[in-house]
Amino acid sequence: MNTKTNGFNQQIQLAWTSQDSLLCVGFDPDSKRLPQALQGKPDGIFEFCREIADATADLVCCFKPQFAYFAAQRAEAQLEKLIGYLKSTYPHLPVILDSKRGDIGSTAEQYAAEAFERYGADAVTVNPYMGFDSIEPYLKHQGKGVIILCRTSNPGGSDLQSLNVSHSGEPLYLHLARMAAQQWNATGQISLVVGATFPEEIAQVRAIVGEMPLLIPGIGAQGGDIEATVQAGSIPGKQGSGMMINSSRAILYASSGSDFAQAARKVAQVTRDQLRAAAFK
Ligand SMILES: O=C(O)c1cc(=O)[nH]c(=O)n1[C@@H]1O[C@H](COP(=O)(O)O)[C@@H](O)[C@H]1O
Repeated sequence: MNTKTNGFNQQIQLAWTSQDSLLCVGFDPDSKRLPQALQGKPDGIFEFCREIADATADLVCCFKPQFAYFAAQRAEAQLEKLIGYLKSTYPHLPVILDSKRGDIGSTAEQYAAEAFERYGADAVTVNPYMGFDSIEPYLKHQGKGVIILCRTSNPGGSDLQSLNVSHSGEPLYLHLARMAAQQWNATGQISLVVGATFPEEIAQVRAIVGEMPLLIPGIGAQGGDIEATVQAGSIPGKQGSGMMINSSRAILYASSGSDFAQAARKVAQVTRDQLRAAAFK
């Protein structure tokens, strides 16, 4: 693997150091759960996310807006505005666009342009089911991060990801981790998604991928164990390193009242501190 630092990889390493935080705050703005004063307001989704970002920016290593929550509400312009705001106000914090794209090369080129050129994201989540030629177009955007689903946090993730691959006998998610680390990552742009709800699997993936960054959703609303996650996902010999650990709903909807941003900050701070404490266990 080419270990030379690149855009996203370097940004996240710097953010881990300067912020001393493993926490990624996810923006999953559900219109039905916004505080009343923002519901139906023309820029209400943007305002909601901006206030949460301002209240938590000193506590996180990165932000992760979820594409579907914006698109379903015809709020792509607000997503664009949000990422623009985050990049100009917090240039030291990478922004991951979570759109879980995956398609043939020519279409993937358009999805890559969407994520990196239209929205200006630093990294994007990608579904690897269609293979390497569906991932290559993202890698052509030098320095941008490509975060591939490996062992997802949802219960049904095991339906396919845990099936044994016949020629190696290992489960598909480990086969994928090996391919991603050893064959696909010549440019050093790749990271993997592993769910906090499956710490044993996180540890198996970590053992294969060395120092590759891991995006780990599943704490908070999905109930993943913080301590077990940090133990499993850390780079060997560097406890509390190499992870972007995402929480969305538990932080966004800590309060449905006008104090939503302060309440989000409180939960984010407790979560950041629990992640820090787990690194010293
Ligand atoms: O790629 C992701 O971000 C992702 C992968 C995965 O395996 N599980 C998972 O929950 N996610 C995303 O992470 C976020 C989790 O949200 P909360 O469960 O509210 O913390 C959502 O935006 C999911 O779409």
